[in-house]
Amino acid sequence: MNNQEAINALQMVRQANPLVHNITNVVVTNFTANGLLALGASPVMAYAKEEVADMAKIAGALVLNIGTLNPTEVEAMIIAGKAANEAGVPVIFDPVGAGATPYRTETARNIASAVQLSVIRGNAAEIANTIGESWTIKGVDAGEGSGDVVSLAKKAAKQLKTVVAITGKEDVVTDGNTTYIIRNGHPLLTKVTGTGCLLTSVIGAFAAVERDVLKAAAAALVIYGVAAEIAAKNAGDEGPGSFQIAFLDALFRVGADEISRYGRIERGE
Ligand SMILES: Nc1ncnc2c1ncn2[C@@H]1O[C@H](COP(=O)(O)OP(=O)(O)O)[C@@H](O)[C@H]1O
Ligand SMILES: Cc1ncsc1CCOP(=O)(O)O
Ligand SMILES: [Mg+2]
Repeated sequence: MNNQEAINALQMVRQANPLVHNITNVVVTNFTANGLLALGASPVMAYAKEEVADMAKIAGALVLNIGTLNPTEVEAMIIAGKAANEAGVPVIFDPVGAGATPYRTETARNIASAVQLSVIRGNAAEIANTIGESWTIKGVDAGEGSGDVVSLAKKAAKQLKTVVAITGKEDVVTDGNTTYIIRNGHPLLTKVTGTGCLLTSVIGAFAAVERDVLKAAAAALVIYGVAAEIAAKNAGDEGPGSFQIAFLDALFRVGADEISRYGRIERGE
C-alpha cells in the first residue's frame, strides 16, 4: 500500500459514487452525509427494521455506529448486518464509547459476533473494550490511555477476523498479518464532533470500491488525514468552526498532488 494506490482508490470512489448505508448516531448524521457527499460517495441513512435489509443489500457498504444506541436501533443494525453479509456487502463498524457503559460494551461485542465485519474502526479504548482487553481509559471518547496499539490492533483483527483500524495521533490498520501506520491528521480533528464517525463511513466508501479491505481502509485513513492537514492550513488559526467547513471543502478538493506530497503511510512490523 502506498500513496499512489490511495490516489487510485480515491478516483474509484469519485467515479463510482458508491451508496453507503449508514445506521449511525444522532450527533453526526448531517456531518456524515455531507462528508460522504464531499468525498464523492452517496450517503443514505435508513433505520427502520422493515427496510434496513433491503437497503443494505443494494448498498456498496453498510456502516454501523452505536454512538446513540437504543434497543430498536441495535436490532435493526443486526438485521442489516446479516443481510449485508448474505449479499457480500462490506460491513464497517464503529463501536463508539465501548467501555463507557456496560450496555455499550455488551452491544459492541454482540454486533461484532452476530455480524461478520469487514472493518472495525475506533480509538484504542473502544477496540480494547470490544475484545475484552483492559485499557487504561483517560477520556471516554478520546481513546487516550496506555498500551501497545499495534499489538492491540493485531489481536483484535485475529479475534474478530476483520481488518482493524485504531485511530489517534497516529493511525494503525491491520488484518492481523500486514500492518500500516499512517501519520497524517491534525489535532483540530479532535475538536469537531463526528470526525471519527465520518472517518468510519469514509472507510465504507473505499471498501465499496476496493475489494482488498486492508488497502481500502489504509487509503481512507491517509486521504482523510491529508484532507485535515489541508483544512487546517486553509482555515488558519480560526478554530474548530472554520476547520469543520474547511475540512468538508478539503474532502471535496483533495487529489493526487497533495496525497503524493503529504501522505505518510508506512508498513508496520
Ligand atoms: N492528536 C491528533 N493529531 C492528529 N490527528 C488526530 C489526532 N487525534 C485524532 N486524530 C485523527 O482524527 C480522526 C478521528 O480519530 P479519533 O479522534 O481517534 O476518533 P474518535 O473521535 O472516534 O475517537 C482520525 O483521522 C485520526 O487520525
Ligand atoms: C458526542 C457523541 N455522543 C454520542 S455519539 C457522539 C459523537 C461521537 O463522534 P466521534 O467519535 O466521531 O467524535
Ligand atoms: Mg468515535
